[in-house]
Amino acid sequence: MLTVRQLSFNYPNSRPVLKSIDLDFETGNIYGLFGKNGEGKSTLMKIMTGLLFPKSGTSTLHGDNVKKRNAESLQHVFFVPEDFELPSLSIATFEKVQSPFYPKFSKEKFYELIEEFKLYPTNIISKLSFGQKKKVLMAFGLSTNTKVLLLDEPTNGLDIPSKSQFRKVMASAVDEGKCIVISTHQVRDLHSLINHVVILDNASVIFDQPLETVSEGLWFGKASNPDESSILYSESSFGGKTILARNDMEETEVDLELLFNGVLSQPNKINAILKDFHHGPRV
Ligand SMILES: Nc1ncnc2c1ncn2[C@@H]1O[C@H](COP(=O)(O)OP(=O)(O)OP(=O)(O)O)[C@@H](O)[C@H]1O
Repeated sequence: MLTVRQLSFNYPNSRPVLKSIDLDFETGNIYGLFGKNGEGKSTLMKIMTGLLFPKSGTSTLHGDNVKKRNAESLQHVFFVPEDFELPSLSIATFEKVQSPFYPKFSKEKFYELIEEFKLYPTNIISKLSFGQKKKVLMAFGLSTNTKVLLLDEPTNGLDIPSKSQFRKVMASAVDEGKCIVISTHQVRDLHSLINHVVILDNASVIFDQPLETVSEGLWFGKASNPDESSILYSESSFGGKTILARNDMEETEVDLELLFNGVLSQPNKINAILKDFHHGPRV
């Protein structure tokens, strides 16, 4: 559905932010796009939505280069950026003005979400807090029913109850026809929400795997007397949590934060284990 091929980018007079990126985002999945601060997640999302142009390579939606900013294709994409300006309108007026751009927009769903987020149609958007504005934009994005929904650091600015509310709302938004990409450096916020992990580091994709493959190949937890050769990564600061090659061990829940730290520290070791699994990595 969304395909990125040999994509490279740098801001004027700066180091490369993205180098030869190849990625495929398919419907029916929620992707976590992870990376430390400044690793190019927002830049990649902006290129995938036609807001920035790559220096080389392509980003296509259903085979159509997004760089052309073809309205027919862009009506299938909604992007909730990390920072944004919203007009000084009531929520209801905002909905009336913006929704005609999205043919599958559901007014009913929008107002359901607005209510769930404890907002009111008469609220003037410019008078809301940053977290509340973000909720308006997320509610709108989810109601557009676009095939592709990209959310950049959606949990930034949300309080703890709102983060769980966000997970609940997102989980109910998943359907086979949708492709959702969520970028964050706060990896644990996406716990039990995503089913595919992409990690960017040093301007490259260093990890690109379905969680199914991760749980088939890796074991997460505190192991008592593990075989040294099966230890892929361990960290003392998390009470000695370890990533092991799973082999015949019981399946464990994927610890996203441990996976992220492990991949940043030992990308080759971890990718080497997973490459033998059926779903097959591209890295
Ligand atoms: N408009 C800009 N002009 C010049 N450099 C920029 C611009 N926007 C971003 N950068 C630089 O590009 C790099 C990637 O930034 P980007 O915002 O894509 O990272 P990110 O992974 O989304 O970071 P974060 O997790 O902090 O949101 C950073 O080094 C940043 O300083």
